[in-house]
Amino acid sequence: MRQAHTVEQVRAAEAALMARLPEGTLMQRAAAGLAVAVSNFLGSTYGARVVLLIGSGDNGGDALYAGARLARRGAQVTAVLLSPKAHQPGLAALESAGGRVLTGGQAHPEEPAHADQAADADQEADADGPAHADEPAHANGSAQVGEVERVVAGADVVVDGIVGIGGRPGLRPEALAVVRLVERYGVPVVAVDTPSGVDVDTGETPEPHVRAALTVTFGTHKVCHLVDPAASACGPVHLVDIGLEVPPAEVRSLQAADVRALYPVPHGESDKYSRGVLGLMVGSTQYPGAAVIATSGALAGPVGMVRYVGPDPVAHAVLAVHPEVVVGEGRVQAWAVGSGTSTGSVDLERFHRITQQQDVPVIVDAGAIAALDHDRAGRVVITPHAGELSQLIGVPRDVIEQRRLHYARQVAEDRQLVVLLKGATTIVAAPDGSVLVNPIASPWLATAGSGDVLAGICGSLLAGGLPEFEAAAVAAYLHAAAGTLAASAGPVTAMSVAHALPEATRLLLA
Ligand SMILES: NC(=O)C1=CN([C@@H]2O[C@H](COP(=O)(O)OP(=O)(O)OC[C@H]3O[C@@H](n4cnc5c(N)ncnc54)[C@H](O)[C@@H]3O)[C@@H](O)[C@H]2O)[C@@H](O)CC1
Ligand SMILES: [K+]
Repeated sequence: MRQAHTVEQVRAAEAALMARLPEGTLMQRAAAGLAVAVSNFLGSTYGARVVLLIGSGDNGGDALYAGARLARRGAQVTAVLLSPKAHQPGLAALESAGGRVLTGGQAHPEEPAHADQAADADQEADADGPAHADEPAHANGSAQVGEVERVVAGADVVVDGIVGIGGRPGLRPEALAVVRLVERYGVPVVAVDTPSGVDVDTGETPEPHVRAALTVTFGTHKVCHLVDPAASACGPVHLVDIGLEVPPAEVRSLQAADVRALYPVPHGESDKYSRGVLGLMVGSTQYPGAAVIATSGALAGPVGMVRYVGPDPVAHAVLAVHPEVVVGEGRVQAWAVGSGTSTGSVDLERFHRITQQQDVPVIVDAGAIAALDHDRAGRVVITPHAGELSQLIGVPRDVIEQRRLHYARQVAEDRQLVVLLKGATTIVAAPDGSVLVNPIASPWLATAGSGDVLAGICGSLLAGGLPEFEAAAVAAYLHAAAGTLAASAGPVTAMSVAHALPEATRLLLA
């Protein structure tokens, strides 16, 4: 299980560990891991041109010490100071290893992006004065702007040590100016702990931020590493063990071993009923294919039998492809409803009867999501994309896209159901605040009918006995794994994703 902790949890764990270790030990561990990761990223360290972007705190300290290690291994390291204050021992270490130091940023500190950051900058300047004010090479910032651009333009890698877990969203103007230069010259960025400017605890990116090719983090993952849109700004995330002991996290991500442990594998005594029967009320005369696709997804899961209920022409289409399906209502262990329907084409009478059965879990997709009674308590998973969630709660889609974790959690808690919010990273939120994020979706999965496969496999896992939260998360995982497998052969269709599910499952369970 991958765990993503909050800043508060990380700070508490760090404080407990630091109390037992000599001062500076954790930063040295972090810097050593960072230097190795940057080295590996570069391929060859000797002669490599490394630019460090340095903010006022320990995040910059990590970058400076790592820079010193790289300089000792032959890299040409230049630190660009973006704050009047910088980690002094780190700076000294870099300089004694032969690194250069420049003062960066075109914007003047009197033009802050946020009033509170301006206050912060002033306080820092008041408290500590400009770093190395006695040395002209560090003090005369504006004279060095051209040099900063030259160094950035020629860099092999930029190490983002502007802010880490102490940062607020956004970049100050002087940092933003250099980050824009880095983007203009297309230099890859290795972010220290977090890409600076993202909201670490929510994964939101309301302000400009760094986009990294690799993020090197310490002790544990942070929420921004798993939750979009920030997760997409991290690149791959490399975790350096610094010995932190962390409590259980609320935001987590299933790994292959977790999915393997959860998957309801049939045993010797199983028959089609004990493996679970899934009722599918999906598809419509407008979208009959959705019923065929959802059935394919369901049959590729652990379920022993599928019952289909819906319009006759759709039932015939399902039977033509899946003769093993039984048409008509009967006893089931779970329902999947709504895929391939618009709000107007849902059989509301049957839908409400189904969702009133408190003991049978239901996955509610597409057009049926809006038809869900607000006060229906019970075992429900809804599987909206941001647009469908927007319709349900009346919040604009782009606002939901920006605050995916927040809205998934809020709806799960308000309505006491499990929310599977689809997207490049899928968020599964439980009413108690627990979240499982699935970060490995292939962009190929953004194809018509893909959601129908997901509903089918999710229903199948529910009928197979997994609780709603786990069923939704395992479904998202397998769906993404099948999508990746199918896409290895090129563009995918929803049916090819469904057809790849048994192989993806076999590989996982092997
Ligand atoms: N505490 C520890 O034991 C360890 C911390 N480590 C590093 O220390 C980092 C945390 O260091 P700090 O607590 O000093 O905080 P940061 O270095 O993340 O931030 C420093 C300061 O930047 C200012 N700031 C806030 N938002 C800003 C913004 N948007 N733009 C510019 N400046 C902004 C604030 O004054 C803040 O205190 C971690 O992310 C990690 O890199 C590692 O060395 C591992 C050990
Ligand atoms: K950073």
